Amino acid sequence: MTSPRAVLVGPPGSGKSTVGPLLAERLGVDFRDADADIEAAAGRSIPEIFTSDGEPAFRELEKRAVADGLGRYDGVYSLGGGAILAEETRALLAEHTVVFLSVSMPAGMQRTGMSTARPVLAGVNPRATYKQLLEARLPLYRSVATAEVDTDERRPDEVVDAVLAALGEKAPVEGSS
Ligand SMILES: Nc1ncnc2c1ncn2[C@@H]1O[C@H](COP(=O)(O)OP(=O)(O)OP(=O)(O)O)[C@@H](O)[C@H]1O
Ligand SMILES: O=C(O)C1=C[C@@H](O)[C@@H](O)[C@H](O)C1
Ligand SMILES: [Mg+2]
Repeated sequence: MTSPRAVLVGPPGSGKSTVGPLLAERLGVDFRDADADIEAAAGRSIPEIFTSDGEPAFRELEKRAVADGLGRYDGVYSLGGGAILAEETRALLAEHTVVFLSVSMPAGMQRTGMSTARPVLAGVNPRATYKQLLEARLPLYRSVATAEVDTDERRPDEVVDAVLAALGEKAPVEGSS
């Protein structure tokens, strides 16, 4: 059965969409992002889906997209920040190599900034929302993770190095092959 080389999970701003393509390049495999797949299939952006259909409808689309991706992709696969909220998804992830990219509240807040691209952080107090989100999800990220990499003090390329080390993969040497 096909399985991604690595599935990336973590909160908004942990760097799944940034680190994923770099990791895929280093491993010489394809990169897929569940959020991008959902947007392509729906023909709408995630904020549009949240606004017009609501979060539960988005989570249903996400559950189906991730189940499909886990069975089909063989490269690096980044999930949306809330994909692990679904019990079915967590059960599927038990069969896969999953890397939890962790980030602290200050670093995560700084990276997500005032962007409107993340409807789960919209509202009057994004700091409190982000803190609650981290606290509620931390045990869930950890429950599915094969490896955990702290991204706070690492640049994206350093996160890739740490992920490769955690997976026991040696990075291909530049210029070889
Ligand atoms: N290790 C890092 N150091 C500094 N900045 C980073 C790091 N990783 C990501 N960033 C920056 O943080 C922002 C958010 O990163 P990214 O979109 O990859 O997060 P994400 O985990 O995919 O979030 P989401 O769950 O919302 O999709 C981007 O501007 C990115 O450039
Ligand atoms: O953390 C979350 O719940 C989300 C993160 C993004 O990746 C998107 O999947 C969406 O904005 C929801
Ligand atoms: Mg992302």
